[in-house]
Amino acid sequence: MRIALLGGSFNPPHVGHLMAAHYVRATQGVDEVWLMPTFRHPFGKASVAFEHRVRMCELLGEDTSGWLKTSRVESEVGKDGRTVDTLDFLQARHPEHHFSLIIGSDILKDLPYWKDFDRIQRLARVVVLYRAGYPAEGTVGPPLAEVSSTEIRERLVRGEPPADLVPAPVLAYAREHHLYAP
Ligand SMILES: Nc1ncnc2c1ncn2[C@@H]1O[C@H](COP(=O)(O)OP(=O)(O)OP(=O)(O)O)[C@@H](O)[C@H]1O
Ligand SMILES: O=C(O)c1ccc[n+]([C@@H]2O[C@H](COP(=O)([O-])O)[C@@H](O)[C@H]2O)c1
Repeated sequence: MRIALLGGSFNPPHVGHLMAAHYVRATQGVDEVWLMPTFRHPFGKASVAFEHRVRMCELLGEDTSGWLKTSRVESEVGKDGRTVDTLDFLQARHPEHHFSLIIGSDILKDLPYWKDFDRIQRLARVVVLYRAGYPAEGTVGPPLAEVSSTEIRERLVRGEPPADLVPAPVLAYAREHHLYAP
């Protein structure tokens, strides 16, 4: 199968991630999209517990026919969360699959600090989505939603429910577990 990997903190997942996954599934010739929550973020970005983010990603994908999955692979690689190591691990585990790596255009500025990005490009097809607000050369498709997890966390802390930016089951989970309460 052809699998597109969308890695991220997903702290929490939002409609921008959902639209990105749908866009990739619709246009990039892939059979499945796998959300890959970070376990150890390479740059030390802090997030709520891995299991909560996995569960919220699962809820994000629950209305699809099964093509949008959530992978716990980042917790199994056993290294420091670098994507090149995750790709090596996945290719060894699933030699039958072809992997693409999806990133948003906001991340382009960070690529010089990634481990072995040249090698990543040899291991997987890299697709850069146009995240609204981050125009760049080489992106694919129209600008996608202007929404970020940061904005959602800020709204939750201010007591302004971001029901327009987060699918209802994800928001209900975050509330039930008091994940971003002030
Ligand atoms: N609105 C969006 N449109 C397109 N791509 C997005 C969007 N939001 C996130 N992405 C991409 O999804 C991946 C994971 O993003 P991440 O989980 O860090 O979300 P985020 O909203 O950027 O979070 P934060 O605000 O906490 O930094 C990254 O490749 C990112 O570029
Ligand atoms: O491999 C690296 O060196 C590397 C450095 C920073 C981030 N990443 C990956 O980039 C993806 C998006 O991260 P973020 O910061 O937007 O949540 C996520 O899958 C991270 O593991 C990867």
